[in-house]
Amino acid sequence: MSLALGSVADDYTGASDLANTLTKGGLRTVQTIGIPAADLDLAGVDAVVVALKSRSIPAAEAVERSRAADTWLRGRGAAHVLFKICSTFDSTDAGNIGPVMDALRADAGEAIALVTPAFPETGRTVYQGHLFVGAVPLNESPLKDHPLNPMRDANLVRVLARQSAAAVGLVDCATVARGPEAVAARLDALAAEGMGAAIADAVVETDLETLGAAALRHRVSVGASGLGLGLARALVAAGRASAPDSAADLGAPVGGLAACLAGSCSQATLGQIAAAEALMPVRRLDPERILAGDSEIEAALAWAGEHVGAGPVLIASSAAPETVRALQARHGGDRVGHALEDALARIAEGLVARGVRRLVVAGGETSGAVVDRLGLKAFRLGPEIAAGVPVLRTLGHGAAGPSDPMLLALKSGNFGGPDFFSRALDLMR
Ligand SMILES: Nc1ncnc2c1ncn2[C@@H]1O[C@H](COP(=O)(O)OP(=O)(O)OP(=O)(O)O)[C@@H](O)[C@H]1O
Ligand SMILES: O=C(O)[C@@H](O)C(=O)CO
Repeated sequence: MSLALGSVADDYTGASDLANTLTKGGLRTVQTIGIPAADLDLAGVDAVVVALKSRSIPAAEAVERSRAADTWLRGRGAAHVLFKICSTFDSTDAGNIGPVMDALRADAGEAIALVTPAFPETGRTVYQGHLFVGAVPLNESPLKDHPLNPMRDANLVRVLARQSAAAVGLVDCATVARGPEAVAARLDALAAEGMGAAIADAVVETDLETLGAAALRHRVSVGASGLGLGLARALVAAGRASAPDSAADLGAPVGGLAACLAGSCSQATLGQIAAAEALMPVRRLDPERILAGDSEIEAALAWAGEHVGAGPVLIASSAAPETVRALQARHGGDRVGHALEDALARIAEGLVARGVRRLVVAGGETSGAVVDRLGLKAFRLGPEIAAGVPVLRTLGHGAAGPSDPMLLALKSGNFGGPDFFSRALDLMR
């Protein structure tokens, strides 16, 4: 088996977003949690997305884990590796996009890396190096209030330059409009000027096709699902991957009980929880009680035990920005974040022990904590629930999870419409 494409993703929901896009683009794709075990069957697979939980950890650790995943993918024949980052460029001045990019680029022996978080399908576009979320610049979007990495600067050339050891240039939209040759020439020119990275503009899907074709001439690129789409289409066009008939296949129904967990505090997720309240029992966790001990987890599980036999339930720690800020001011952001992620992961474990086999999780860090706690190792791709969110079916089974298969939906905080939870559950049979 030789992979047409490899990807190192900096969180689990982002990885499933990319795996979904690659599948839609015609690549038979598997998502793994970390570097897979040697016995994972990858026969006939075009692309592997190795999901890491490296977005919000110390930069040196993110670099080490990303390099190890990259080495594994290269060892399976991947000539090009996409470092999958968030379409809202979630990071801080300490990293981790810049440091990981620098390391992967150096390992690949490349002078420059093309970088674009554009994903027009979900409203992320890049113009003159500035990232827009819908109609507003990144720093005016709800991402300015993100609990872990508030994004307060929309100029990605500047943002990336603060994180990278390399100078950062721009491939502007006029160049992108002239096609892959023009982009490649611009990258060469920037590299000759000593730049180690270039933010590329992209506003519509055809821009991403151009960027994908240009990026494939190099061994490494950095981007969100939009760039993944461009790379997938370029690989299929070049006959280097299967073809667009590789539809997602969910396999036989798994049955079992169903539940939803939310740790994302994004505006989208808050709206989805409010909408779910009309459709299923919803329990809102009390963060103060979680920080104080185990009783809130036990109470949530006892509550779930009373309701989940009759239909899906939703348990959420999510809160509005003012509430989040107040809690963080009292207890420290890291402590609160980790405690709530851990609580939701333990609740997931308890739910699975009570027979839940269909689980929807909202939030990247939250999903990471849940999937790790359940010991799940790899997924194949099912149908798309909303842009960037597929149904996942476990491949093999987890150390702590059940021996029978599970269906999961790992939702990036900002993705999905108001009816996301019910839509997901409708598709997860
Ligand atoms: N009530 C709360 N107060 C403070 N922090 C919270 C609260 N509820 C959840 N959190 C924390 O906020 C963080 C949310 O991050 P998470 O990655 O899960 O969601 P997201 O950032 O919206 O999603 P994504 O990374 O996919 O965009 C987690 O660390 C979570 O534990
Ligand atoms: O790119 C995105 O927006 C998502 O896949 C993600 O990574 C959000 O955490």
